[in-house]
Amino acid sequence: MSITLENAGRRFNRDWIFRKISYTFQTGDSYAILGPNGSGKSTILQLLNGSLSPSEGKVSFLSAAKPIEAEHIFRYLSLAAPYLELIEDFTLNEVIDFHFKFKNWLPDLDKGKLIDLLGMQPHRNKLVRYFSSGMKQRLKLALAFGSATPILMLDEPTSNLDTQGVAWYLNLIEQFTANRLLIVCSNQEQEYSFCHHRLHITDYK
Ligand SMILES: Nc1ncnc2c1ncn2[C@@H]1O[C@H](COP(=O)(O)OP(=O)(O)OP(=O)(O)O)[C@@H](O)[C@H]1O
Repeated sequence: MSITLENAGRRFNRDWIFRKISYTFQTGDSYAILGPNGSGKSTILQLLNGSLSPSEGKVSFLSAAKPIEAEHIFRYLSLAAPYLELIEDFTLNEVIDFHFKFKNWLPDLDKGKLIDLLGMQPHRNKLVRYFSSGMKQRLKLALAFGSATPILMLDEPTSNLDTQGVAWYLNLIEQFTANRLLIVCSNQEQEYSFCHHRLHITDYK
């Protein structure tokens, strides 16, 4: 799979957030999108996941050399982000069952294994509304990593995670990112230091 930006720019009202980005993201590689708060990291991620159109230029998606329409790209990707909400009225069991009605499991993974990976067996029947912020973040990450999609997008992946949680996240990166296209939006070195490529939004202002 690949995602290509050609002279892509986005503005809100009269303000350009970034302009003239030409860049290709390829399967099997890892990319960090970097910049300070408010610089446009989440905005570019929305262009890359088809939920926002560029104001100028082009975003194109290819799977096995075939073009994919922006409105269909969600089928190929998993996203974990602070602005994506979990369904708080569901238990952990129910959240997982619901999520995997829409996504396939990675080979060798199932609900029991995912809950083990989360270390949350005692919380299987607890409502997500009673999870701590760190538990919710772990759950969002586990759902994204555990889904069989060629693209994995992570926006601020270690927000609300403690030191142990960061180590747990880095372990997921090692276990579940081979042969996928990984994009991490961040301004914290610990969560993207392993990425092979870096795109600095401030270069495109
Ligand atoms: N729908 C919108 N309408 C107007 N302005 C917007 C909209 N979405 C984002 N912006 C503006 O675009 C700029 C970039 O926001 P964005 O959320 O992409 O930054 P970010 O780099 O992800 O920030 P952070 O690190 O704080 O999450 C900000 O100035 C923001 O206010």
